[in-house]
Amino acid sequence: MEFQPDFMDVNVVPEQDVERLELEISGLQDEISVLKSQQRFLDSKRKEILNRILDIKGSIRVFGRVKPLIQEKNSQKHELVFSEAEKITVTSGTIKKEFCADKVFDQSSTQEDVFLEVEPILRSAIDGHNVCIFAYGQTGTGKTFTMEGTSYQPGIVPRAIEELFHQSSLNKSGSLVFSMSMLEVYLGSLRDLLAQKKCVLNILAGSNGHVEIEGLTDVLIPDVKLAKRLYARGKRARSTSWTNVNEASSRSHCLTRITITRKRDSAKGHEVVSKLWMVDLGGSERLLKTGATGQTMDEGKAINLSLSALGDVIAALKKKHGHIPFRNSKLTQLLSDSLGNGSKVLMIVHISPCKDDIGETVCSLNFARRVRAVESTREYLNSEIKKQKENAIAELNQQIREAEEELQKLRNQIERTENRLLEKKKLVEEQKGSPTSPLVIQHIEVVESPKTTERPAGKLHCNSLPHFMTSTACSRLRQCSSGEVNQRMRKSRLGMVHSIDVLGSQSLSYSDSRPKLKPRYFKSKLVTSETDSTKVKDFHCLESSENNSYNSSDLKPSLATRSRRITGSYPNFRATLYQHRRRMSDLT
Ligand SMILES: Nc1ncnc2c1ncn2[C@@H]1O[C@H](COP(=O)(O)OP(=O)(O)OP(=O)(O)O)[C@@H](O)[C@H]1O
Repeated sequence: MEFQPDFMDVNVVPEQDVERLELEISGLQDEISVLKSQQRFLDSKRKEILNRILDIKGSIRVFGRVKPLIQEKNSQKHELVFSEAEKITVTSGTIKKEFCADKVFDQSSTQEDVFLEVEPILRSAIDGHNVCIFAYGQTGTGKTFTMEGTSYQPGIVPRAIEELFHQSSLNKSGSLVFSMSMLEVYLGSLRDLLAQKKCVLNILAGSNGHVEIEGLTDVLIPDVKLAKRLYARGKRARSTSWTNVNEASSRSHCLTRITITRKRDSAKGHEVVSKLWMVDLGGSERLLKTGATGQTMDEGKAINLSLSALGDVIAALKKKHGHIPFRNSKLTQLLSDSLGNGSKVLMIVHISPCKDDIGETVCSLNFARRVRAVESTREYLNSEIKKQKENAIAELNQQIREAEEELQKLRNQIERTENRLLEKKKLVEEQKGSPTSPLVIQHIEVVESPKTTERPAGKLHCNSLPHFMTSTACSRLRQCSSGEVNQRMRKSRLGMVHSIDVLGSQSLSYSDSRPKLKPRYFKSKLVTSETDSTKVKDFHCLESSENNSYNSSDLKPSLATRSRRITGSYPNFRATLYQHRRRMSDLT
């Protein structure tokens, strides 16, 4: 029977097959570009619907959150505040006051409940709108709890970071880039919370209303881990102090900014940049109650002044006044491009249910009413309008769900097609003889690494072989005598020029020896022996001794495996590999 080593079954495809593959590649590329334009269309439709939902809900919304009665001795106290889905009622003696909010989180609500309502606004930030989320309220009512949370009950900021990266991972084209800054407004001046050294920050406003903060540290955040580490660093740098009301009271407004850059059309290089501000405001407080004196009193005054300026700005925006008093405080100057003009604002007003805090609670709810800029009771009573709004939102939500499902299907289809494209490209590369496949590279290392044993680790030196791998006069003679076998091989492999060149000079003794050259062993030995020539000697001795224990019929399956792995159509490499192997057989 004619001897035909399995490693001759190389996957070399005739030229017309390469052409066919290239045609398929161009077809797949066209398919991907059609799918991507469908994706863009659906995505803009989804954005439009989301924007309509947020417009119906209101681009400035006010939520209420009632702090649970923790460690309160008198459980009667909380009866003063009664909360419903969209209404908070405060009763004190004969006085009864009602306040309406867009949503009320009662004492039993969790961080998840809060985030669920915040999430759509984050999508809006990814879509290119500037977004501000504020936590407002009296000292100790849970603003920091809502924004930061704890490690077991993370708040809005850590959840938002995760959500942004989650959304980015869905968008496999990697067109979303995030960066993070943190600063505080303390006693009317700005302080960079991520800077190593103290530095001066200036607010610069462009003619288009765009705000830049000169000197502010802005760190690119490639992943959730780094973003959370930075956030933790910023939190530690924040100014806090002890007050009568809160052991670690925040004495400033803490602002976390995530800048989202989205490549709208990578071909044209258009970018959409939006800002997501998450602001833990300083506590609104009556200075007497907090026992503030000196510095703490100044801090309290500064906080109250800027809170009042913020209330004025939001109320003016809500009422669509011509003049918006942004310049009245540093806080409002900073946020001037993120409060009006298509921006989305969410204010979470925190209140305490305790009797002792009734004065602050009423003040906070008055603030909420002012920024909502609507006659709460009247709106609440108009259930007809409310119902219409709810129906419209439910319908739009359904449309969003459908668009998102479609988008997911498209994403999967794009991914599948891109994988197919990659496979075809790889095939073409292999057929054309490009040494880019990892397998081929691995073998190049294997063959050449003996040379590296004399050199510093980590360096590969091509085109030179160690002495023991070069042919001897005796082996060259033997090579000639094996000409007959080579001839038969040549006939059986017409058209596969490189393979035949290699195989043509194989001797039978070589092919017997090959199966034991297990790639795994082969590689590990040589990789670990880069600087140790004795190990290389071990290596080829082992090869030689193992050769003796096999006959050619045992070897076929592994030969096939081996041959498939070396058909990387890289002729020089194959010739080199051949020389090396033949020398191995010479040693037996
Ligand atoms: N909803 C809540 N569930 C559980 N614990 C809460 C909640 N709200 C607040 N707390 C707890 O109450 C305490 C005070 O809350 P926090 O520090 O968040 O108040 P604050 O409004 O940020 O105060 P300040 O303005 O002084 O910084 C914290 O120990 C916090 O964990």
